[in-house]
Amino acid sequence: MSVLDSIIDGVRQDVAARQAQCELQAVKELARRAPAPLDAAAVLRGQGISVIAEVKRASPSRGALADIGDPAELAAAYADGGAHAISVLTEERRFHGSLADLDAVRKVVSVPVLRKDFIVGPYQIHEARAHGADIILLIVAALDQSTLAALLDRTESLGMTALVEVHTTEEADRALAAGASVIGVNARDLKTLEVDRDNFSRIAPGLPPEVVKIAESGVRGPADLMAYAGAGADAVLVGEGLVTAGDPRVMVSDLVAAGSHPSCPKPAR
Ligand SMILES: O=C(O)c1ccccc1NCC(=O)[C@H](O)[C@H](O)COP(=O)(O)O
Repeated sequence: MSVLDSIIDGVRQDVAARQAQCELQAVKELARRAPAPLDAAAVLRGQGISVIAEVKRASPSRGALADIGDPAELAAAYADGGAHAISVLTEERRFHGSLADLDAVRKVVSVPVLRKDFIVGPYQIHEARAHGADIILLIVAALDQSTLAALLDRTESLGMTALVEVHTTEEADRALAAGASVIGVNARDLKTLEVDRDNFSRIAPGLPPEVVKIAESGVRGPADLMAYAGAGADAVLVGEGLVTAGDPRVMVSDLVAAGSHPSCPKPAR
């Protein structure tokens, strides 16, 4: 079984357990009562290269990454450093995240928040909204085409933004066919877990200019951000580099400064 399949197997079991505790109608009601979502696409498309800073405790490729302690403190440091959005990994088994982490982060930051998980059905989307997320991740490799399109519609019907993640040009075509307007190209191969930053420059130039393009994975410093910017990124998503940095606030601030420097290329629309 592939890493992705085994993660999704666990996610399905965890979702079923949560749904047995709190049924869909109740989660929908909580989502309806949550404060309105922020327009994350507008933020990410803004001036300069946006930085999405990730709260990432562990990963299948690296095991435990950092003793994050209180995720609210880390997210506050990211926001203080100028992060344009915060990503919170909520998958429990392999990334050691939780919805409690999402709650803690949502309470302390006013920028858009991404629920980063392996979304397989509408329940998790309403759950994300109920917990204050503005963005959710939809991984093309994990979804058949009709489910992808249906989950994208569901996300947008709640006023949220779907970050649709692709790894190949074929997946990018599927994302566009489903109606994605924010596409993330992940440099991490989900089969080998190897990171190849050139994946972005192979795929992103083929995307329409109006699509918001996010380079995911492999940013270890400003030079990586600049390289992604040169290949057409509107934003970068950074996890491991930040949680293992001596001072995450300073590293975010260095990335934001590099991404807003006049010499930093930004896709023309
Ligand atoms: O990080 C992993 O090992 C991983 C394995 C399998 C599926 C997804 C995985 N990561 C999720 C991500 O996409 C990253 O957390 C995100 O792009 C940040 O990457 P990085 O800056 O390289 O930590």
